[in-house]
Parts: sequence; structure tokens; C-alpha cells
Amino acid sequence: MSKSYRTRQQLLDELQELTSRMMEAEETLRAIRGGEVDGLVVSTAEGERVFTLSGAEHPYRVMVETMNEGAVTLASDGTILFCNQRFADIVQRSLGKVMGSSIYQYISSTDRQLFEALVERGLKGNSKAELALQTGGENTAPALLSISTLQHTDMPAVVCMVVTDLTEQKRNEEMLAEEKLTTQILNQAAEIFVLCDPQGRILRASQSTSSLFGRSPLFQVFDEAFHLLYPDGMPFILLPAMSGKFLHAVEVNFKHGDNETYSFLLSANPLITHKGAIGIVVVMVDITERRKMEDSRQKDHDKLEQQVEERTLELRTALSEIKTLKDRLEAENIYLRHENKRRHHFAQILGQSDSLKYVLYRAEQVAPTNATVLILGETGTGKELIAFAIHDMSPRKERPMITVNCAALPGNLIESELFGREKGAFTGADTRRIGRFEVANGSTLCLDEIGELPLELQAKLLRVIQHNEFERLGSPHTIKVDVRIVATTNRNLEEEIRNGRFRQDLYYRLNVFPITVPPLRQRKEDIPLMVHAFVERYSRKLGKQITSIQKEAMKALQDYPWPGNVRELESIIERAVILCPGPVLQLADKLEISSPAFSSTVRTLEETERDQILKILSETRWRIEGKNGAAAILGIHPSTLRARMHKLGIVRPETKEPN
Ligand SMILES: Nc1ncnc2c1ncn2[C@@H]1O[C@H](COP(=O)(O)OP(=O)(O)OP(=O)(O)O)[C@@H](O)[C@H]1O
Repeated sequence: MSKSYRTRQQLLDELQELTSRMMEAEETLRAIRGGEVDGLVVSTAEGERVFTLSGAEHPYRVMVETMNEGAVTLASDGTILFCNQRFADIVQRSLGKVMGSSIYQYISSTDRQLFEALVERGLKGNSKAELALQTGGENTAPALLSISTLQHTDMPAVVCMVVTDLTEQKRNEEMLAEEKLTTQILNQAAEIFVLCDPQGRILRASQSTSSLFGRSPLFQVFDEAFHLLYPDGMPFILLPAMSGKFLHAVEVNFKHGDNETYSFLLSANPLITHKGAIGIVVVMVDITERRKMEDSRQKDHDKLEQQVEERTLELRTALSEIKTLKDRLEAENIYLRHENKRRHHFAQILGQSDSLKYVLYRAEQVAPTNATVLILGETGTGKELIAFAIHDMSPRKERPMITVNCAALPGNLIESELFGREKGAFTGADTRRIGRFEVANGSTLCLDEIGELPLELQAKLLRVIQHNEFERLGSPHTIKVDVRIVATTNRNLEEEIRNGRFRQDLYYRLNVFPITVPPLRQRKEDIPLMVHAFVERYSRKLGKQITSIQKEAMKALQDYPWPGNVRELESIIERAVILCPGPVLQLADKLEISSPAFSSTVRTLEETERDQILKILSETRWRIEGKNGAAAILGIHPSTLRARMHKLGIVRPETKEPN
């Protein structure tokens, strides 16, 4: 019959019955709890069974009801005959529902076999095992089950089971294991972990911290344990450094002992829980090795950079040296190409006269030294030829002698000719050029016609002679050279000094070893030799057969005063050879000079004096004093003769040169 057909009376009756049954049950429960009931009749599959609840067991029942473990008595088919509230709580069911239900409802299928084995063992005595209890749905609770037989004749139960809920214990165990693992990880990590309270006192620190200090820094204030500094040397103080912000990878240094310095990257964060900020977690990563490596890499890098710089500089210097050498070689080549022809003519110095021999003797004397030589004499007398002879007899002969004609170039160009110039040194200087002084480095520089050198350049020249150094035009860079100077002039330099056209100091520097080449008119005996040599040279050159020289012609040549000296003689012979129609050489033109100063009889007093002294000295074999000495023959005092000789530059052949 459906409920909707029940009458109100029927429903009231049912409610009455239920209420009275509930009251009855409550009364029974109260009586059981109060120890007033001796036994209970329970319906089981095997029929009604009586449970004795004698007054003597009452304390145990109270204990069972109040204990923290679940207590269960099971029938042989697994029906729960009795359980306490705690077991119902563990499996999360109401006590009423659990009572009389099957225990297998609360055993997970995977643990069923284990449970059965446990019961079996329990029947023989007692057994214990951990398994998972089904607590509703998919949820399980770990529990320790202790099973033992219940040997009570009045009782239908087979086993008694005590259930300990391991949920909390397992959770604690897990947490402990987790913490242990975390501690282990933290201790093994190279990083330093420090937990401070909000006042900066160290509460926990990883093992690495203790190994850094040799002891644990626990309970010290962080800043007192770690005297940290920023890389710039400023002290690092934890709390102000944080001041409301998180610190992330701040570089700090830690001075430990006298020599050790550690570098760390420090990060610090407040530890916030539901209770608020409970502390500060500091993590420090040791970057000492990395820093050292970086420093050493930086040092290596700097060293390498310096080496590269040095090498580059060396290379630049080498390149500039190569360039200078190249320029010098080029300049030398240009110069030599230009000079080559001339040198052929200078190969042989013609002349047998005493005065020429004396000149050659003087040249021979001074050649091996580095002394500056001043060659004096009229134009065309062969001064440059003598300069070459000196160079060719000197240790510098392997390198070519370089000549600069001081009269050939205007003053502004002679300077760059002598000292060189940098590109852009002056308007029109569109290339770099090295000067004759540089080209002549290690060799001889012949300053031809030095008397023509402008005064302002004379000072510069003096500096080079004195210090062997100079600067190219437009360059601040000083160049050192080793140059031997041979200067020539047809001017009377002493007179030039008096007229303010020549520097006295330069003259003294040049006049270390003067050699005067006598004019041709003073060594007429050399003329025939020269005439023959020049005739032969030019007739060969011009392909002519000239076998002799007309007597009159030779006489005219010897009588002529030769203002242009050997140069003039050479060109007159060249012209005569060109014009000569037959084998006998005649002069093409009559030899005439416009200036009376050069008549064959006109000679300077000095020239006459020098010749006379030389002649007498050679006759007396350079004996000055005594009855047959040169001074007595000349009728002057020996000291006067010596003074005159000095003045005229006459030096005894045996005498060593001044330097
Ligand atoms: N003794 C000599 N033997 C052969 N040739 C000579 C002699 N002296 C001079 N000459 C010739 O005379 C010419 C002029 O010589 P050199 O240039 O040396 O004279 P210089 O005195 O330097 O002249 P300047 O003062 O004009 O420069 C050259 O061609 C040279 O060959």
C-alpha cells in the first residue's frame, strides 16, 4: 500500500510507535551507559544472540566509548556487531549506520585480501597491519588495525578490532620527511640560506653557513655575523638595505680573516604567513670563483689589449721606419741616378804639383776620422772632387756621399732639401719628403758652397752639427742622424763673418780641418797633364783621333790665369776637340779674360805666402828651427813662422790631424 493511502490515524500511530521505540532505545542506551543492563539480544544471520553486559564490564565500556581508537567487534561474516563512536568518526559515517553494516564496506578492494589474512591471523591470536579504510567516495584514511579473537562464550562476535587513525601521524611523518628533505637539500646546496626573525636575528642557517664561519652563527644578529660590504666598500646592513623592498642579487663582499674575501649575490625576502611577516629569508650565492675568474679574465683581456696596443705601436713604428727607409732609398736612388754621371768624372784627380799633393795628403789624413772638413778654394778648383776623395777613403765609403748645393736652391727650398718636410708643412708641400740629412745618415754630406747658405739656416745647421738632430719641416718629431759634414766654399768666410753674412760659431764648427785647394794658376805644372787627359777623354767621346797638341796652344793654356780653374780648362779643351779638324789640337778661340784680377801675375798675398812657405818647408823637409830651418831661410822667427802656418792652414804631413 502506498503511503498516500495511509490515514492520518495510521500515521499518528506510526509516529507514536517510532517515538516510543526511540525512547525505548534511548533508555536502553542510557541503561547500558549507566551499567544498569546486564545483556543485549542482537539479531544476527545465525539468529538472535545475547550479549552480556554485566555490571563488572561497565568501566571497559566507558573506556571503549572514550578511547581515541576505533573499537569494533565483528561477526564471522564481517558484520559489525559493535563499534564505538570513534570508529564511526574514522569512516565518517553515523554510528547507527555503521552498527550492523559489513566491515568490507570500509575496506578498499585492494586491501581486502590483506584484511582477510589479518582476520585469519587474528583468530589464531592477534595480528596487526596498516591499511587504508574507505571513508566515503574515493577517500581513504590510513589506519593501523589490531585484530584479536574474542573468546567469550556468550558473545556471537568472532574478532575484536582496534583501529588507530594514522591520518594525522602520516601527515606529520610526511611533513617531517619533507622538512628533512628540504633541510638536506638546503644543507647540500652551495648557497647560503639564513632565516632571521624580523629583528634580523638568525633563527636558522644552512650547513654552508657553519662551514664558512667554522661554527654556527645561530642567534647572532645577521649584520654582526656577516660583516658584508658593497663592492665600493660601503657597509651592507640588512634591515635598512631592505627598507620595504625585496633585495635581488645585490653584490656584496665578505672579508674573512686577513686574506680571504668572498663575493656573494645576496637576495632577501620577508617571510609572510597568515600571521603576517614572521621573518626574513636571506639567500647568498657564492660568486667568489666567478668574480676571480672574471677579474683574471678582465686582467688577461686588459693585458691582451695592452699587448695589441704595444704591437700596433711597434708595427706602426716599424711601418714608419720601413717607409722612412723606403723614402730614403728612393731619395738615394733619385740622387744617385742624378749623380752617377758626375761621379765618373771624379774618378781620377789629375795633378802632380806639390800643392795638389799636399791637398791630397791632407785629405788622406782626415778621411778616416769623423771630423768636419772645410774645403776652401776658388770656383772650379776641384773642391767637390776632394770631398769625394775624402769620402771614398773614409769608413763610410760603402754608402754614397750626398751633396747639397747651397747656392742652387732658393732659401725657402733649401731648408726642406736639407731637413725634409711633412705633407702640408707649407703651401705646395703636397707630399712627405725626407731631407738630405736623413738620406746621408751613416754617410757623408757635402754642403757645397756653404757660404751661400742663408743666415737663418746657418743656425739650424749649427744645431745638427753640434747635436746630430733636427726636425722635418712641419713635424715636432726629432730625428737623430750620424752624418759627417764636408763643406766647400769659394768665399772668404772670415770676410763674410765680418760683413755679417756668416755666423762665426758655425764657421768655427766647420773650420775644424780646413783644406785649401790652390787655383790652377798656382800649379801650372798640372796643366799639361790635365790637357792631355781631357783631350783623350773628349776625343774618345767624340770619336776623334787627336794625337798631339799644338805647342803654342799648350803655352797659351799655361799662361792663362784660369779664373774658372779646372772647370774652365776642361770646357775649353772640350770645345777645341769638337772644333778640331785634324789630329793636332788647336785652340778654338783666343784665351782672354775680362777682369785684370785674374792676370797670371796677379796673386793674393796670402797665396804667395802659402806657396813660398810650402816650398821652403818641403825643401827643409819641414824643419822649422835651426840654421837650415825654414824660419831662418825665410828670415823670420820660428814662432812667427808657426803662427803664419797656422793662419794659412799649413800642417806638417807627419802631424796627426787635429781630432
Ligand atoms: N784635379 C782635377 N783633376 C781632374 N779634374 C778636375 C780636377 N779638379 C777639378 N776637376 C774638374 O773640374 C770640374 C770642377 O770641379 P769641382 O766641381 O770639384 O770644383 P769646385 O771647386 O767644387 O767648383 P765650385 O766651387 O764651382 O763648386 C769638374 O768637372 C772636375 O772634373
